[in-house]
Order: sequence, then structure tokens, then C-alpha cells
Amino acid sequence: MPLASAIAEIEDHILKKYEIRKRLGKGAYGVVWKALDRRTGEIVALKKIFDAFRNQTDAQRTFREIAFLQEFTDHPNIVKLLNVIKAENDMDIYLVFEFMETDLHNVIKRGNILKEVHKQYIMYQMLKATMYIHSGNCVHRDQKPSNVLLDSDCFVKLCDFGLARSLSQTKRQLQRPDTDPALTEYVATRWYRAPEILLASRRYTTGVDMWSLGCILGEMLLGKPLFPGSSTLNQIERIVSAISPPTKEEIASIGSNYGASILEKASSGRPAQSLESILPAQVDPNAVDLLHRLLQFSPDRRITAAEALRHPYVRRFHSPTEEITLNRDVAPPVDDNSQLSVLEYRNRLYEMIQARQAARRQRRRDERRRRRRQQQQQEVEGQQQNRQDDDEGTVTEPLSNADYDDDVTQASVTVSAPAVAGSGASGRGLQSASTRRRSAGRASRRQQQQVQQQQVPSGNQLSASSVQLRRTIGLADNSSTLQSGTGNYSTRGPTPLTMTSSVLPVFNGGYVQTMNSAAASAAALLAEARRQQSAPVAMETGGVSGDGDGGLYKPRPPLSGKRPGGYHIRRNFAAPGRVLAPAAVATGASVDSASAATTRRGAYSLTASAQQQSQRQQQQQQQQQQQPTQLLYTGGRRKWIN
Ligand SMILES: Nc1ncnc2c1ncn2[C@@H]1O[C@H](COP(=O)(O)OP(=O)(O)OP(=O)(O)O)[C@@H](O)[C@H]1O
Repeated sequence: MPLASAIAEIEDHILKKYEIRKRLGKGAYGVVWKALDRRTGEIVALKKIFDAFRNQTDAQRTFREIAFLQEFTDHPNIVKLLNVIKAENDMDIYLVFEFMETDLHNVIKRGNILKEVHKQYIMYQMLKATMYIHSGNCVHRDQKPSNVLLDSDCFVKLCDFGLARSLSQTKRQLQRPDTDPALTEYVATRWYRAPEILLASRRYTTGVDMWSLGCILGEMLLGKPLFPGSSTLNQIERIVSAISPPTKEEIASIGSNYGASILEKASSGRPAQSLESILPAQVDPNAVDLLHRLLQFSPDRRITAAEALRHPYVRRFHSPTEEITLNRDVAPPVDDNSQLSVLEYRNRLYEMIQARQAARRQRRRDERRRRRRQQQQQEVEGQQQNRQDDDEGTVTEPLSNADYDDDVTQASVTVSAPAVAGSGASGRGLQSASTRRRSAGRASRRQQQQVQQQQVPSGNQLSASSVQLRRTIGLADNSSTLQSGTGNYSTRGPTPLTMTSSVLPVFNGGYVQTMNSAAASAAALLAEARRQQSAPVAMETGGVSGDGDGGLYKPRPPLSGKRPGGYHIRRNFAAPGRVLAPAAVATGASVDSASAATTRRGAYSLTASAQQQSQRQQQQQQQQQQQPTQLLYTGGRRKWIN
């Protein structure tokens, strides 16, 4: 559809806020566009749900989608709803989401793009999101490749919660004698529908999502849908011909005579195959094993998301600290079982929108106040320090640290050159230690101010969904080894934030502590930025081994050719205790040896020598050789190339 006619579908008050860039996709309920938020410069996905309150079912679906998205907003693998805007005609609704570059359906369709490591990483992230939803006693019920959004780093976000349901509310409903069976029926996409749903069982569990995940895994392995049934009967036929046949007890447990008779009919049709015979011969045996465990006829036998996260297929990504759960039942504010009138749903939704707007305004006010206070405080501190420096005499220029700079420029993100006070051994030791410390401190403050004064870049320079972390680090040294340091972090984007982490004195071999502290500061800043912006923010930092960013990295399969190295920048930080320095990631070494490696690196930055430099270059070359197969992502949707 040409952009002009797309724009004609969008109301003026929306166009004032968002500049439409292109159409991204269309589902049964809405059209999604890529758009620029004119206020923040952020690129977003704008979904228009047409006639959102056409009837009770649609009104309930719209309400549920928004309610569940709000509940699950804290999970990194679930798409974030940034805004909900009502239409002037009171019929449509606009949802604003963080933007993702493509979806899994499009990627699979392009053929041969996903390497094994990508499939594993996608499954891992899907399992994480699913475990989170299930831990809130909810089911998504519509997992399929087009609802798996992806970016060029192979980062996954699950979307479309229009069919999500709370199992605690469903359980209460089933206990009621007057239960209307129609309420438990739903129309998820057939190819990903679990057998119990196809067979009209009224007892559904989190197992329905696990089945869909099996179908998604099968589709990634096969390169096309695993069970593309043309009707409900044909769907069941395809399933029973490929998986182990259900036992009599399993059939009886469906609790539906209709289901049992359909199953009988389907089983007598097609000749039995096996999953292995459908899949290509060279498929990873771990993938086949996980597939078998997901595609069990009986939901009780199906592997759970929590169990699957420990499966060998996703082992290389398994990280318990990142596999978070919700320790409460999630339920939408209107009980799923009490159907309201169309008007009631609409009014409840409008109330929700107003409450969100008020909360956002308040957050902005608080943020402005906080920034003003912070600025005043920094000015006072700066004046005090300058007075103190002047009292003490000599002012010298900060020492540069070219080595450190070298390291930093390897990464693709902005990292300011640090001011590092060197030891005598560095050959720059003519100044006194106290002068060096003062000048480094002054330079660090100056840099911090420069970072704060940075203009917020416009949306095309920086996607605000990926607020960049700028980092300056000043290391003060008073012996030949690294002893203490501070890391200054700041985010850029709609609401720039800064933070300084003071690192407790550490000793040679204790560099991990520095890294832990850096990770903790970065994580705290990220949380704060998220809180203040009610928007998805991520931080990025760069560097290589020993730059104090431990814990911010994670091995991940690069889908993008943009960043070198066998590790990728981490968007959501693990608990500070978990340190995975790039050196360790690249070599598969443990944290202890990462610590040792980074300590050497720390010492190196202070005592540069040609020999160490060549050692480091060799190490970098090795790291580059070890990186997994890379894909080039040339930007834009559907532009994935090998
Ligand atoms: N945040 C996003 N960023 C980029 N593309 C998106 C985003 N959200 C949705 N899309 C694209 O739009 C398509 C439709 O979105 P969505 O599934 O939310 O619509 P729907 O009408 O609810 O679909 P369905 O027919 O599956 O119910 C997705 O498959 C995806 O390609």
C-alpha cells in the first residue's frame, strides 16, 4: 500500500505525534506501521486496531491485549507497549510499541538465514518469555512465527497478547456449574494449535503454548510450517501421523466425545511417519530431542518452559539469573469470565489510558525536577573542587591513555577516551601522584559535563529504544597495579541520565570486583531510565577485555556484521555477581581466568610495552577467528543476507 493511502487511514491527531515511515505488517485485527515519535525522536511501531469495539468479543480482545501487555511489560523478551491512544471516532484504538526490525515468519520465509546458533538463541528467548508468562499463571495462546519479533541482533520479543488468558480466572470459571463452554473456545492460528484445542477439550493448560513452541522450533528446523493443516481434521491427521499416538487414557482425558471420534477418524487416515522423517537429515539431535518433548500429545507429558530452559539445545545461553519469573498470578482488571458490554469495555479502556497519561506526566515532572537538582549539585561540587585545586597549586593536563583508547575503538559504540593516571612505569610519571590524581579527577569531571551537555540525537541517529550508554572511566593509580576507579555512565535519548560508580579499592587479581560494580551501576541506571521514561531503554557499552565492563556482555550469535567479536553487547544485565568478561567469553574460560586476564589488561594499560601490545593483538585475532558465523543485516525489513 502506498504511504499516502496508509496515512489516509490514520487520524490527524496521531499524525501530529507520529510521522509514518512505512507499513510493517497486517494481522487479523490491525495494521502496523513504522513511525517516528516527533517528540522523542524514537522509532516506534504504531498499530491501529480497526473497529476495536465492534462487538463484545472484539472489545474484550482489545481490552485483554492492552491489559496483559501492561502486566508483562518488564520482560525483555516481551514487546513493550509505549502508548495507547484513542481514536476520535471512538471506534479504533492506536497502540504504540517499541519497534522491531522484522518477525520470525519473514526470516524463515527468506530461507537459509538462520544458523543453528540463531535457532537456539531464538528458542532460548522464547522459552524465557513463555516461562515468565506461565509463572504469572497465564497463557499466551497465539505463539506463532509472525508474533515473534526480531531485531538484527537476533533479539526476540513476543507480541500479540490478544488471546492471552489468566488461568486462575479460567479455573474459577470451570468450577462454576453454569459455565458456558463457548467461553473456553478460541481461534488461534490452526497450524500452531495444540491437539487438545483442536479436539475441543475444555481443559487447557500452559501446555498449549509449549505445543506452539514445538511447532515454531519445527518450522525453524524445516524451513516451512511443520503441520500446515488445511482444516481441523487435516490438522489432526498431520499431527497424529508424525508423533507418538495417544494412549486410550490420553484420549479419554480430553473429556470430549467429539474430540475422541475425530481422533479415531484421523488416526485411521494417513500412514504413520515420524518427526525425524519430516525433518532434514542433518538436524541437530538436541533439537530433535527438544522437539519430541514439546510435541507430546498429552499436555501433561509436554516439557514445561522452565524444564526446557535447561535442555541441552539451549544450554549455551542458559543463565538462571536472566530467566526471571513473576511470583504472583496475573489477571486483567476485568475478570475474563465476566463479559462486559461493548460500552463498558471501552470506558474501562479509556480510564486506563487516562491513568497512564497522568502517570506519564507525573514521571516527566519528577524527572525534570531530579535533573535540575542533580545539575545544581554538580555545579556546587565543581566549584568546590576547582577552589580546592587552585588552593593546592599546579594544574596539569590529563594523561592520555592511547592503549585504552585502542581497546575501546574496537567496539562500535561511543565510549569517550578515559583519563587514566599512569604509574611511573608508564613513562609518564614525571608528575607527582597527587597532581596526577587531581588532573585525572578534573578531566573526568570535565568529560562528565561534556557528556551531559551532549545534544539528544534525533531519531534517525539513535533509536531511543536503544538508549546508548556513554561511558567514561577514570582510573586512579597509586602503585604499579590498578587499585581504585570510578565509572561514569550516562544514557542518551529522550531523558539522558548519568551515574557515577565508585569502585572500592581492588587489588591485582580483584578486577572482577570492578567489573561487578560497573555492572551494578549500569543495571541501576538502566532501571532508573526505564522507570522514568516508561519506555524501553537499553544501554550499550563497548570495549574489550579488562575495560571494566564485566557483566555487560553475553555470548550471542551476531546476526549483524556491524560488531566484531564473538560476544555481543548485552541489553539486559545479569545480576552483578555474574561476570562474563569478553576474554572469558571468547575463550570459553571461567570467571576466574577472566579476572586474571583483565587484571593483566589493567596493568597493561598502565605499563604499555611493545611485547604486551603484540600479545594483545594476537589475542584479538584469536577472538575474531572464534566468532560464530556472521550474517549481514543490511538494514530495513526483509533484507537479511548471508
Ligand atoms: N513492535 C513491532 N515492531 C515491528 N513490527 C511489528 C511490531 N508489532 C507487530 N509488527 C508486525 O505486524 C504484524 C501484525 O502485528 P500483530 O500480530 O500485533 O497484529 P494482529 O492483528 O493482532 O495479528 P494476528 O492476525 O496475528 O492476530 C506482525 O506479524 C509484525 O510483522
